[in-house]
Parts: sequence; structure tokens; C-alpha cells
Amino acid sequence: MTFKTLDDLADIKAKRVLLRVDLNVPMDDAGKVTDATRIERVLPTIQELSAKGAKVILLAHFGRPKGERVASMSLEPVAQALADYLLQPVDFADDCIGTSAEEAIEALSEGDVLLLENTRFHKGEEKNDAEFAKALAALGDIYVNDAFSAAHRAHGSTEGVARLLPSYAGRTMQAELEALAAALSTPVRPVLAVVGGAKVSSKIDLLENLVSKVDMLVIGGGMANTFLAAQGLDVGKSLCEHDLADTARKITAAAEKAGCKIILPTDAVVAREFKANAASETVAVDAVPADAMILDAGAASVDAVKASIADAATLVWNGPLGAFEIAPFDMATVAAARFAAEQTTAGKLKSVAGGGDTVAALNHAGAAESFSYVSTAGGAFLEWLEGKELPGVKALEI
Ligand SMILES: Nc1ncnc2c1ncn2[C@@H]1O[C@H](COP(=O)(O)OP(=O)(O)OP(=O)(O)O)[C@@H](O)[C@H]1O
Ligand SMILES: O=C(O)[C@H](O)COP(=O)(O)O
Repeated sequence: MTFKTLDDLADIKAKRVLLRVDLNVPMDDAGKVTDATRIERVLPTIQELSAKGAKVILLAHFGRPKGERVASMSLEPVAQALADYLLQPVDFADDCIGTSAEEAIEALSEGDVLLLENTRFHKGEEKNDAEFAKALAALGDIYVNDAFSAAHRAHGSTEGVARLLPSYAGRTMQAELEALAAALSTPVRPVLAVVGGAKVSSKIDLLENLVSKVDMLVIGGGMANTFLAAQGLDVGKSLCEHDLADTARKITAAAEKAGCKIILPTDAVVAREFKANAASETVAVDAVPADAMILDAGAASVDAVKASIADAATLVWNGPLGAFEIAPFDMATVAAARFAAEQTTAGKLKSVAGGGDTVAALNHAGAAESFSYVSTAGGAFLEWLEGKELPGVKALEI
């Protein structure tokens, strides 16, 4: 696929550049960014555009507010975090279209950077509504997409607006696509995929295709609970999408047919409260108390994950194996991440991981630096891996 890059942008002095970035960063309850990887990755594009004298207008989403204005999903705290990394002020407008955006843009000088409020506060964003895309496009002269990790969404700010303005790929978009192609276009087998995390409904469908592309699939985190429940196990109060049991069974059957080995947890760390240092115990997965929730994989499951990593030549990983943000439920994720890092350093494994929280988990484990490649993308990474066309990339095609 060919698209224009920043190298194709001639004179952009004083031009209004709408730059789509992914600032969907992990954040604690106090509004502090807990992992800045996605911020760091978009700095080169912002800096390059700003240095060339453009008025840089950032479009981004945060969380899933479903078209409502949800205060806890405002991007305002991220503007300050971005300014700290950019070492230059970042203005903020409390809407991504309409008067407040227009006035904030009007006030920009060459090289200034402005972040517009969460695009998902408007229903038109996720619907990719033509009027919403038009309202966004009216704010800029040029569109640049640097949000590879949101490129699997055909939304107004990732797809619709790209069709209305001269469009370009940013440096991170370009780098991600090149790095993933270099690492995984012809992966050395056996290939192991590890899929965990919490976005069960938006990722489970991807597994049906994935099992035909990989030799082993470790299912962990909230995703595993759905598979355990589909086997008839009681997962108590665990994060679990019971209505996806049929899908889980279909994936298990597809894996068998494709000769892909599925590895599910056999034991789990359970607790009755979702908080740091809550009283916890390790139980077999068929003995989860009805009033408890699975927050991590147990030691036997971790051994099985490590054994799979040891058997693999290539690892692709999205989604933590437990609620790693709260101690001690980071045990499985940290142990697996460190083992994969060791195998990579020893030259036995090519390891590629991606996802907002996955990267945070690898950083937490001190393992990210040793991985072969760390992508900012989770869902987009899995879809890319499946060979799917990503709408946000497709819209940039010349
Ligand atoms: N057993 C579990 N119960 C509840 N939450 C879990 C469990 N296991 C993992 N999680 C949560 O999953 C979240 C991460 O999942 P998610 O699918 O968003 O991954 P990601 O790497 O951020 O990918 P993406 O970039 O697509 O969002 C973490 O916040 C973690 O606490
Ligand atoms: O975190 C991500 O993977 C991207 O920011 C996309 O977020 P979404 O899964 O809510 O679309």
C-alpha cells in the first residue's frame, strides 16, 4: 500500500494541520498518566510539523464515552502531560468541533500545538458520520494520521476526515507499519500468540482467524474467563462475557481444525475486592468461589505460559494476563514478560508486543527494552496480524 508521508509535504508554514494521534493512555484515578509510551511515540511528528511552522491541531479519543460528554474521559489532563514531554505549551479546546475549536485554532501562531477534546464525545465519531467528518475537515488544511493504534476503527477522525483533506501518514504510523512488516511478514515458526486483557468483545472475533495463522495461542486475562465459562466452569464474579460462549466454542473448534494448540489457565488467583493488596488465594479454575473474581493466573498456569514461550520462535502478545495495575495481581504478566525478554536477549525468540496497557505492563516488568519490537497498537495490531485492511491506513492510500 502506498501513501504520502511527511516527506511529501512541501510548504506547511502557517497551514492548519489536523493531526490524529492516539492519546488513549493508561491513567490513574487522580488523572495522572501512568505510562507515556503513546505520548512519546507521537512526539517526532508533532515536533516536525511544529518546526516547519504548521499550526498543529491534535485530534484524539480517550476511553469509550459512547457519544456522551463524560468528565472522567476528558483529554484535558493529557494536554498537560503532552506539554511536559514536548517541552512546549499545548493549548486545549473543550470541544473538537464548533465554536470553541474554531476560536482556539484562530488564536494559534505558527508552530503552536493545540489538543481538541475527546472526539468520542460526539456520536458522529464512531458512526463515521459525514456531517461530523465535514465539521472536522473544516478546521484544517491538511490531515496527518499518526494513530496506527486506532487505525482499525473506521471513525470520523481516523477515516472520514482523511477522505476530505489532502492526507498523509505521520512518522509513527509509517514506522509501525514498517516495523511490523519487517518483524512478522514471514515469521519463524513455531509462532505463539498471547492474547489477554479486558476488551473481550472487541477482540474475541479476531481469534478465529488468528488460530489459522499461529501454532499456539495462550488465552489469558479477562479473555480466558470467557473461554473457561464456555467450558461450563463457574468463574464467579470475574470479568466475563457469558453471551460470547458460542463464539469461544467456535474458536476452540477452529483451533483444533487448524492444528493450533490453545493454552488456557488451569489455576487462578482470586480475590473478593478489586483493590491493591486485597486478600487473595490461588485456586484451580474449576474451584473459583461464587463470590470471588479471577484477577491473575496462578503459578501452574504461568509455568505453562513459560513453557509455550520456550517452545516458540516468534511471540506476538496483546493483553495482560491479569489485572497487573494492582499488586499482587501483576505476578503472571510480569513473570511471562521477563521470561520472554530473557529468551529474546538469548537470541532464542523474536518477541513483538502491542497495546496501551500491554506496553505499560512490559514497562512495569522492566521487560519492554528487551523485546524485539513494542507496538503502541493492541486491537489494530491483532487486526494487522490477521491480514485485515485497516480503514485508517486504507484511507491514506494514494
Ligand atoms: N482477570 C482480569 N480481570 C479484570 N481485568 C483484567 C484481567 N486481566 C487483565 N485485565 C485488564 O485488562 C486491561 C488491558 O486490556 P486491553 O484489552 O485494553 O489491553 P491493551 O494492551 O490496552 O490493548 P488495546 O491497546 O487494544 O487497548 C488491563 O487494564 C488489565 O487490568
Ligand atoms: O487502546 C487502543 O487500542 C486504541 O486507542 C483504540 O481504542 P478502542 O479499542 O477503544 O477503539
